[in-house]
Amino acid sequence: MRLPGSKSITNRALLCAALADGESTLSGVLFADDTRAMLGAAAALGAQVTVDEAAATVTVRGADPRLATAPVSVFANQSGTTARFLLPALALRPARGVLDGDAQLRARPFGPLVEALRTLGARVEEPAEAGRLPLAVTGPVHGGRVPLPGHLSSQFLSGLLMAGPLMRDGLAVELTSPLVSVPYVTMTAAVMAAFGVQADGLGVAPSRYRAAEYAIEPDASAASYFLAAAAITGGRITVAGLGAGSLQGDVRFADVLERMGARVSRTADGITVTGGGTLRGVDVDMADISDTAQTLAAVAVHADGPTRVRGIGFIREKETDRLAAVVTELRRAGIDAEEHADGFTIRPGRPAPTRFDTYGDHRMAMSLSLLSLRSPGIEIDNPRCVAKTYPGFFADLSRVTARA
Ligand SMILES: O=C(O)C1=C[C@@H](OP(=O)(O)O)[C@@H](O)[C@H](O)C1
Ligand SMILES: C=C(OP(=O)(O)O)C(=O)O
Repeated sequence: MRLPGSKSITNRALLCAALADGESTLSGVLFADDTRAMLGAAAALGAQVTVDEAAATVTVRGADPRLATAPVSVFANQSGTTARFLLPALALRPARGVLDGDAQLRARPFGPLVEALRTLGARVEEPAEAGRLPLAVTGPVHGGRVPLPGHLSSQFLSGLLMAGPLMRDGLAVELTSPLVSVPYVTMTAAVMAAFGVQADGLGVAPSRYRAAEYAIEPDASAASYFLAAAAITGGRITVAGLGAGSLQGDVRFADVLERMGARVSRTADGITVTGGGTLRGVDVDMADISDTAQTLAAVAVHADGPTRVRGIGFIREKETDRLAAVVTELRRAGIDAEEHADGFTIRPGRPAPTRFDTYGDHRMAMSLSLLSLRSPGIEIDNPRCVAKTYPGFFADLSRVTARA
């Protein structure tokens, strides 16, 4: 199968194109709540955006935010990437920009970004709670050196880096704690390079983005559900468009399935997973690929021994506390699951018929639905929350599994 475009790459490419000189064309664009939020943000930055959803393309004529004069207001809905990438871009504008989101995003942390933007010269108002949305930012930031913690989210660093070339003094970030989700920062530098700006993972010199024709890869985090489905059912699936050169760290979820005993083959264009035989439990650090931790929890239920996941304490600050959520829900189905400060342990078992709560988290819905492939009576409450990144998920899952 070919999955919809990567959320993470779509939202980076939309922002770089919105800040670029000239007209860019993006293909393979994801259309989901998170990328619609970024489409709105690009327009608020002054870009002219033309959408062809049927063709999965967007053309963007960029604008220089440093020339802005009018106040703007942006609603990021539930999208962490939109909000964390946009705030530094709003801080390039010598006018006031207000950023808000829905209740789920209002509960997520922004403090490190607020502090960093103040250090870089912006005025940031926190009308509600310190370090939470809504926030109002007035620039322009001058740039320069800035300390930043890395242990909560890599999105703060990615957002600062993307705005960095338009800062007078460029940007040099000094991490004050170890960085999580590292492959996403590598991805940021790669997308910036495609739009003509060279950045390393911590800094960038003053320069301008150039318009580009840019093809977006399919979403590797979304692919994890289908690769897992093959492992769980003993079936086989090929996900196209995710070859060895993928910009997405989450393609490495296939390595974890391989360690568990699934057969994995990789070509220049895709990944094939063939299940069958016994799945072994694993002990794995997922700090680089944490969006696939809940997927792994669903696979772990079907293994022959315990699975221990480490390194992901920070996923308590995502759409919900994902460690508590996945452990609570699996226990409700009678599975032996244990929460740790930095992850969880899942012991194999037979899930009882259960209506799962998703806590409004798209990845809870998509991951727990995999249990239905081997067990009857699995129901997902509020399934529409998948629209955050993958509106067609349930249709695609039933299409693929019906073929088996
Ligand atoms: O930069 C990105 O595109 C993302 C980074 C990760 O977040 P954190 O850096 O907060 O872990 C990931 O969970 C999110 O889905 C997308
Ligand atoms: C954490 C996620 O999204 P974001 O941080 O971009 O809202 C996700 O998609 O799992």
